[in-house]
Amino acid sequence: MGAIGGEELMKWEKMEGVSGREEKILVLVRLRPLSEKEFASNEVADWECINDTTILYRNTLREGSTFPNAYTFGEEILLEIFTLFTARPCPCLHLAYDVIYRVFRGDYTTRQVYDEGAKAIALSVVSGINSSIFAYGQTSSGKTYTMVGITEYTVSDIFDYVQRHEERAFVLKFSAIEIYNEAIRDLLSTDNTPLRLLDDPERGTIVEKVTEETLRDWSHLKELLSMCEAQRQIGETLLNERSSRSHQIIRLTVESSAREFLGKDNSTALAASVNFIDLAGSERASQALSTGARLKEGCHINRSLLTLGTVIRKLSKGRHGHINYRDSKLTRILQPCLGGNARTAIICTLSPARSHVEQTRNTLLFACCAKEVTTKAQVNVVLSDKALVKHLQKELARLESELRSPVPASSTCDYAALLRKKDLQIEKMEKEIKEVTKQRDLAESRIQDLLRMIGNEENSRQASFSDHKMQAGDMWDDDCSVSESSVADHNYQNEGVKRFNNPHYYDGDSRSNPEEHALSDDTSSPLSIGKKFVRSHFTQSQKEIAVGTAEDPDDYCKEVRCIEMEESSKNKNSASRALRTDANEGQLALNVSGDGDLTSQPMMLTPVRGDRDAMAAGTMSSGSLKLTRSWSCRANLMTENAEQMESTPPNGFERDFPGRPEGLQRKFPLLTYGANTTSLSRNDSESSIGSASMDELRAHSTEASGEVEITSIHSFVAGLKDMAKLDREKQLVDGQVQETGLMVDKFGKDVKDVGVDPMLPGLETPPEWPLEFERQQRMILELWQTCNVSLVHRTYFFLLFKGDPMDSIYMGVELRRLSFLKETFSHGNQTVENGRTLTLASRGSMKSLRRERETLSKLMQKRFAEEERKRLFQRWGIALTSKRRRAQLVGQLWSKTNDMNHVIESAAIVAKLIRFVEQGRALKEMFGLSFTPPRSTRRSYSWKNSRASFV
Ligand SMILES: Nc1ncnc2c1ncn2[C@@H]1O[C@H](COP(=O)(O)OP(=O)(O)OP(=O)(O)O)[C@@H](O)[C@H]1O
Repeated sequence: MGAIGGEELMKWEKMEGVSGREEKILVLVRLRPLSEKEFASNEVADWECINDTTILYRNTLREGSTFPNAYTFGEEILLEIFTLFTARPCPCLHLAYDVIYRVFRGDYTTRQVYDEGAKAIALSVVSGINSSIFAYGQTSSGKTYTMVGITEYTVSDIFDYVQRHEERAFVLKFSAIEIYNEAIRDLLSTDNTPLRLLDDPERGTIVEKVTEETLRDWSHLKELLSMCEAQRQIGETLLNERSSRSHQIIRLTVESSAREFLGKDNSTALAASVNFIDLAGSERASQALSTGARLKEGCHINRSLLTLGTVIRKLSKGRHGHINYRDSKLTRILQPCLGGNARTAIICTLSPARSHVEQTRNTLLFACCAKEVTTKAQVNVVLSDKALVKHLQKELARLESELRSPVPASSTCDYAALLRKKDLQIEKMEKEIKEVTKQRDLAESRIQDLLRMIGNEENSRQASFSDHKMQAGDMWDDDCSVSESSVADHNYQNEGVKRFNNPHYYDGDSRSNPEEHALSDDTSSPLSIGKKFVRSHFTQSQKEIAVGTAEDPDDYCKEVRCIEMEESSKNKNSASRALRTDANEGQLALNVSGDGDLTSQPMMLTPVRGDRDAMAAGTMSSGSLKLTRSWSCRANLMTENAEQMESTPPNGFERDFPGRPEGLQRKFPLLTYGANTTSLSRNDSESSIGSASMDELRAHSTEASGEVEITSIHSFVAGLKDMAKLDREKQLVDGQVQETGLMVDKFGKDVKDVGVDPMLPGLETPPEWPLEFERQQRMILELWQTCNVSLVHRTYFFLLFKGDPMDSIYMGVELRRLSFLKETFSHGNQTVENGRTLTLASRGSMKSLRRERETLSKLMQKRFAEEERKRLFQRWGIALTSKRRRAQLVGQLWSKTNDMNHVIESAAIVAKLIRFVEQGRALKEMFGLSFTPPRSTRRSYSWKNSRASFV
């Protein structure tokens, strides 16, 4: 097993014998001997195993029964089940082909049951394949007796395996739960509080906060097993003195990676779990003579076993229609073992006693159905980002070179076949790339939602912003973009692990100390880093829930899944992609077709860092995959509407500029975005700006159709860039700047095209920039107010420019144009626009601002829930009884230029109203832009505090 990164992965992929292929559940039947108690009550043993595959019912008194009397398991021929005397075939059992089943007599030991049956399945776990061993049968038939042995033999063999494979570092984690009366309890904890089930989009159904212990050695295992035994619900019934009253699931997770590559970028790990499931036994109340608590337990047990039986029966007929996994906690948790990514063995235990014949038949019927159920186990490989990228690149390069190599003319057929094969392989590669992207998107989406939960919680608890330094971009509640790239990338890059095919049934709240790990010299779990992030966020959100939110995490997780499914389906570009690789650059390039605007533009699959500073500094980490569109495409799109003019100069970029030289009388574009607005439908559900749709970014004016208009971020950025470009031209003419070498602005365009702030020549960022930025920001805030600049413009600008060194370009331009405006107007000068005279107080600009406020006021009704609005009104000192409350609030926005808290909060409110985040996300998805604020360059802005209660 000790191989390396990509090669190792390929080797595992080739393990087709066990991986990714459907295989039937292995069903074993174990008949126990009559118990002493049964002997004492003169019970007769009616069942007999006549060979290793057939069990026979020998009760001649039942002659003529319509039930089958012989049950054969495991012959590689079509089985014909017949009653002993009537030789009547049993149709329900006709399909038992090609499977290896065993029937174990009463004198067989558990060791034999393990060695000859369960072992092969259970030990798959060390190869990264999930496995499960069940014991199913009526009460007192020997399930616990069997599973105790199976569990110990398996773990013992795993220990042995670990010892024999010193080249790999192993980590074994142990956890145990029981489902008692439909409540889940942690068997390693004395806390009886029921645990909750969560539907995790990545890992499937998980048990919240379950304890996970890193297994040290044999005595530790025994200790944990006795703890489980002591904690498990046991009760005395007539049929069993120590009857298990709950379903027990013991889970051992095995993670391993080659020591040679531990901690390296190209490391890979295997991670899988083996589940030992000791079900509670079905029982007849009449037989068990149970009353009271026992009766209640029996009802729960029977009900959940009935659901299990139904699920198995449906699965045995093929996976058609709805499978009712969700009808019981047991089937929810066991879903992956029943038809999912796991190898499964079910040991059906039987009592030979005549009095239990019906139950025994039911168990055999269950066994017959179960052996038709197929699962599809896969090797669960966890790759570091780098290993994954390398592997994909290598594979692509290989495919390309194969395609390029000349094919002899004589073998046209071979060539066609080869092409088909290669096409398939390319398709596979594309799927993998999509999968990687999807995983990133899922992580981002989940993090956003988690932060939203946290944000909501904080909003309700915090009364004020305590740190005005935080930028509003960090603080909106339900769309918290701060997480979008920085946090998610942190997950994928710094922590550097990706998961594949690795559903975990429950989430370990690990108490394990890695240093205690006696099985590995290397104390770090191959997976611990990857899990840590997600877990810590879940834990945090859970804590938040515990503090007081009424939100149900079940619903929450469902919601996440919905969002993600919706988003991923929306975001999937159906365009076909031809892949090419640039091995030198370490980049994958995709030509996207099918989108009219983007057809000829290369889309680069490049390693990027979520950190904007790193991007600005040009330091690209190879830590994660991220689709970014090359700027050549972006530039076209950005500038296509850049020159649209409007008549409200103060709200946008004014059209003239001081000292414009002859020959450069081109007007500055305005940011009024007439024909290039984002349409915000009155029906919120219609305006899903979050998807990367060109149409949405280019939505036309819809005022006529009763919809409101808001400047799109697309228009804003386009106008901004054009403005900067003209500013640059002007400065060049004025001789204020000299042509410099290549420099890239924050939107990725060469500086020659966009202009350089004279304060920031060349690529150097002065060390005093943070201070300078704040000074300029204050001035701009003042000037916006003085010049009646659009609130939407202020919001976009404020949220986009937060102190990044590259912001200096735009800060400078904005400052110059506003200063010019103010100066012009304050000297009583006027600027003439389309025959209209504009002044600072001109009706044009005021009217425009008023209209904008009206629009925003209307949007308040839509974007904020009633409760949120109430909180806002109170916070902004507006009486809940006063009229036109929304207008009053919007009227106050951006009015206190000296109060940074006020500014931040204003920006956050407007951002929510205009759906800044969704627009940003759409733009980002198209162009690879990041609108998240830098995390570390600015002086400690406490974003958490600032996320406070604006809703
Ligand atoms: N194969 C076997 N050989 C000898 N004794 C057995 C065997 N299987 C079970 N027994 C004995 O039968 C009794 C009942 O077994 P066990 O408790 O394992 O049943 P169970 O199916 O788990 O019952 P429940 O569902 O009520 O918990 C125990 O005393 C056990 O020792």
